Amino acid sequence: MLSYLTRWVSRGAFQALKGASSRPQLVKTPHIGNQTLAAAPLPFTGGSPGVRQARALDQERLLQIDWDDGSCSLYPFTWLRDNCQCPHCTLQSAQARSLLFSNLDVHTGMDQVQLMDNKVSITWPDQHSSEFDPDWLKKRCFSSEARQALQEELFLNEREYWDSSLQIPTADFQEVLHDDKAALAWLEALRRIGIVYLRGAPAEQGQVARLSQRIGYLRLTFYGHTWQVQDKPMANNVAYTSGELSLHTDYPALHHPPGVQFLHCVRQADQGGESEAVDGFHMAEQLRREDPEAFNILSSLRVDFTDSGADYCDFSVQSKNHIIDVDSEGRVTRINYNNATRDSVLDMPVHQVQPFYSSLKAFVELLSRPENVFTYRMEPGDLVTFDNWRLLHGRKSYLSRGQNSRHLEGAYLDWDEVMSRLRILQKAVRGDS
Ligand SMILES: C[N+](C)(C)CCCC(=O)O
Ligand SMILES: O=C(O)CCC(=O)C(=O)O
Ligand SMILES: [Fe+2]
Ligand SMILES: [Zn+2]
Repeated sequence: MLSYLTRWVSRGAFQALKGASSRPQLVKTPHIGNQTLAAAPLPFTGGSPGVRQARALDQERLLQIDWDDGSCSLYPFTWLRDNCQCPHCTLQSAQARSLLFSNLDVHTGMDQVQLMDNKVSITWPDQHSSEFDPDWLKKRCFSSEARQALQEELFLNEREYWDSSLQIPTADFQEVLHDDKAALAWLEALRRIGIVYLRGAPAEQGQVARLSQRIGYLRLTFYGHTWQVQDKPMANNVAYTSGELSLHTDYPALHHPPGVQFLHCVRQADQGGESEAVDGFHMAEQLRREDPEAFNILSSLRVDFTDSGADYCDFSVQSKNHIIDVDSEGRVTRINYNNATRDSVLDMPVHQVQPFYSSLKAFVELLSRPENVFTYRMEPGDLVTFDNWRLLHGRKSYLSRGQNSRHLEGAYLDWDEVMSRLRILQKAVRGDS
C-alpha cells in the first residue's frame, strides 16, 4: 500500500514546510498512515435525487428539471436530441454516437415531455422519442458547479504543491503490479503530487516495460521504447555522460513532450549520482507572484529546442515551446525546459533577447533554491515515476567506472494512457460510475 505523509499543501494556500529529505523512505504515519490514498475523496456521482418536475420552456428551447433536493437544471433541446441514447442514435456496443450530424436539427422543438418509470421521456416533432436517466442528466447539468465537479472527476486537475520537505509518496513495486488498490493509489498520487517512488523492483533491466504494461503501453521516442542512462562513449545526449544534469524536463525538443517518466535504478554509482526534483507548477506560481514580468515573458515567448543524432533511428528534431505553458484561463499546464537542447537559434526580435535571458535566470534561480529542491538517492531496485509536464529533475555528476558503472533504465508514457488506466481502476476499486 502506498503511504505518504505531509501536511498537504494546495494551490493558493502553500506554507513552507520544514525538514530536509534525503533517501526516500516508506513513511509510516500512525495517525493518517495507509488510509490516506485509498480514501481519496469520492467524486461527485449525483447521489440520485429524483425528478420532481420536468417541463419544456418552448420559448428558450430548454428543458427544465426540478430535482427533489430543490435544485434545478436546464438542458437545451438541441443537446438533448443530439444525445438521444436510443439504439438508433447510439451504437450501444461502442457507447458512441451513431446519429449523423447532418441528421441533427439544431433548431428542433419538443412535442412532449413526460416522467415515466423515473425516466424523462421526450417526444420530438418527427415522433422520434428519447428516454433519459435522471442520474445521467444530473451529472451533465450545465451549472458551473456541476461542470466543475464533473471536469475534476474526469481530469483530476487539482494538484498539491510541495518543496524540499516533500515526504515522497512511496509504494511497493510488486504490490502496484498485482494489486488494483495499490495501483490506483500510485496513479492518484502521481497525478496529485507529481512524483511517486516505488521500491522492491528487481535490479535488472526490463522493469519499466513491465510497469508500463500495468498502464497499457509506453511512448516510443527516438531514444527507443526504453532507454539506458549510462556513461556512453560518443554520447548522443548529455544524459548519457557522467556529468551533472541541471534541473530539466525531458524532451522539450518535441512539441508534445512525454507526460510521464519512469526511471529505474539498475546500478548506482559509488560516488555522486544523487537525484533532484522540483515542483515546476509550484515554482511557476511563485514566479508569477515574485516576478510577473519574467512569468509573462516565459509564458508568451516561444523558445526553439533542437535534438539531432541517431539512436532508435536517426533524427533531426526541432520545436518551439513556451518555457511555461498556460491555458486560456492562465493556469500553468506544462513546463518545457532542458538547457542542453535549448537551440542557439532564437526566433525573437533582437530587443527581446536580453529580457528573455533575464527572465529565464530568475526562473532557474528560483527553481534551484535549496528550499525548493527535493534531493534523494536511488538504490538498485528503486524506481521513480513522475509527471514530466510538471516536475523538473536533475542529477549530480558521478564517478564513472565505464562498463558496470551507474545504470538507470527509463521509459516514457503519455498522460492520456495513464489517466485512462486511472479511471478504469477507480471504477474497479470504488465502483464509480
Ligand atoms: C534520457 N533521454 C536521452 C531519453 C532524453 C533526455 C532528455 C532530453 O533530451 O530532453
Ligand atoms: O541520471 C539520472 O539520474 C537522470 C537522467 C535524466 O534526467 C535523463 O536521462 O534525462
Ligand atoms: Fe531527464
Ligand atoms: Zn434516438
